[in-house]
Amino acid sequence: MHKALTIAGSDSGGGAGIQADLKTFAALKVYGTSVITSVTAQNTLGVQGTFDLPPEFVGRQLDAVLSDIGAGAAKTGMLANAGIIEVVAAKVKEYGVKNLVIDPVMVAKSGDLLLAREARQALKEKLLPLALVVTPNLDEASVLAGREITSEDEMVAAARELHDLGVPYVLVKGGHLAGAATDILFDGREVRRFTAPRLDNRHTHGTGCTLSAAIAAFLARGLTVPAAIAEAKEYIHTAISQARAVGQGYGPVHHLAPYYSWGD
Ligand SMILES: Nc1ncnc2c1ncn2[C@@H]1O[C@H](COP(=O)(O)OP(=O)(O)OP(=O)(O)O)[C@@H](O)[C@H]1O
Ligand SMILES: Cc1ncc(CO)c(N)n1
Repeated sequence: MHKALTIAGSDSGGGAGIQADLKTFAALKVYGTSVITSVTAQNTLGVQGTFDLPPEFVGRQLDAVLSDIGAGAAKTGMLANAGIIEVVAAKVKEYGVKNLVIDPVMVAKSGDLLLAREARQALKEKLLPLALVVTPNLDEASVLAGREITSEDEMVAAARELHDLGVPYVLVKGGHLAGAATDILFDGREVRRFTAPRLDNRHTHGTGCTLSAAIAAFLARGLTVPAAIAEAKEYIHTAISQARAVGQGYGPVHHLAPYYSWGD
């Protein structure tokens, strides 16, 4: 059986975070486990509150999952603060977690902070070097690169820079640019573009979470990184296009189970 782990925050509205990740894993027929970093009171309109778990208890959840069940791939989402980043980095090393996808979540679409500002450096220095893939959006790429990233050329330059920090595959997501939804992958040698037509609807809450969870699911299934990204891109595009209105704000995407009928 293929297994994937998500280390992320809970979204009570069911559209992003742990809930999006587990729905994605299930749709892609991968057994999902979850380590919760923070509980958010959240809906399609925004984040009404966050309650971060003690880092020690995040560590205990990681021990519980990794000492028994294991994971063929893992992803991180909302990590809340530097204490949680440190314990996640330590446990990833201790258990030799492979195929780690880091979605460097910082701010929700609604503008609410999901990672303390002072923890950004810890994310860059302690966790990024352990990643196989990192998936920043334009804002996160800007923070990590230390300058505004607003065009496809700048996305390529930022991907090269983040690769130099020691991440083998950097995927800079262009979901927030106008025009086609183009994400740029740099693997240290070549630049690849993953493009899909832009969908003009409001069902885009949790798109980043879903994309990184789908990449982890396909890595757990044994695909190469570029193949996993290509499949994940198709999954998120279909999930946005098939979504129906939920709530009054930016609604969730639709998780299609079973998306793949791969027998096992
Ligand atoms: N309107 C859209 N139409 C098609 N694809 C989209 C659209 N918006 C985002 N995407 C795709 O969805 C994926 C997530 O990208 P995005 O840049 O929105 O991430 P994000 O900002 O981290 O998401 P979020 O913070 O809302 O979870 C990317 O592959 C992107 O190209
Ligand atoms: C819990 C959580 N994680 C990630 C995001 C980013 O979409 C969000 N809004 N909420």
